[in-house]
Amino acid sequence: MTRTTPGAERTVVVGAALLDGGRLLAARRSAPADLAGRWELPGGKVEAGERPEDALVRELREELGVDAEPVDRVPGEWPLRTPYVLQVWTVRLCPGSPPPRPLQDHDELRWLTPDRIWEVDWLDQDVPAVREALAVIGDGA
Ligand SMILES: Nc1nc2c([nH]c(=O)n2[C@H]2C[C@H](O)[C@@H](COP(=O)(O)OP(=O)(O)OP(=O)(O)O)O2)c(=O)[nH]1
Repeated sequence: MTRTTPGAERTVVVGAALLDGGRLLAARRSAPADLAGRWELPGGKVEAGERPEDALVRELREELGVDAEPVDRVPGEWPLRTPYVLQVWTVRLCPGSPPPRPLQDHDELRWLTPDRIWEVDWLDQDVPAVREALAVIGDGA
C-alpha cells in the first residue's frame, strides 16, 4: 500500500556557491517582483528524475552561460517557500568556460571576496546558506 504523508511533497532548489580565485558569485534577481533586487545563489529547481548536480550544471548554463562543475555539497538544507528547500554545492568553472553573464532571472552579478560577502542584500532565506558556504570557503575549498 502506498501512503503519502501530508506535507511530505517537496522540491529541491539547487544553489551554486560558484567560486573563482577565492571569490563567490552573487546574483541579483530580476523577477518575480517580491524577490527582484535581492541577491541569491544562482541555480533553480531540480526537475523530476534529475540529479541535483545535473540540475545545477543545467541551470548555470541557462542562467549564466557557463560550463560549471559541482565540487562538494555544502552541509545543510534550508527551507524556502513551501514546497521548496534549498541545497547548495560549491561549484567551479570548467577550464575554458565563458565568464558568467546575467542571461536569465538576474540583472547583475558580483564576485565577492569573503570580507565583502555581506555587502549585498541577500534573500533572507539565503543568509544561513551563504553563511555555511562561507565557512567552507574559509576552510580553503
Ligand atoms: N535559484 C535560487 N532560487 C532561490 C534561492 N533562494 C530562494 O528563495 N529561491 C527561490 C526562488 C524561486 O521561488 C525558487 C527557485 O526558482 P528559480 O526561478 O530560480 O528556478 P527555475 O529556474 O527552475 O524556475 P522556473 O522559472 O523554471 O520555474 O527558489 C537561491 O538562492 N537560488
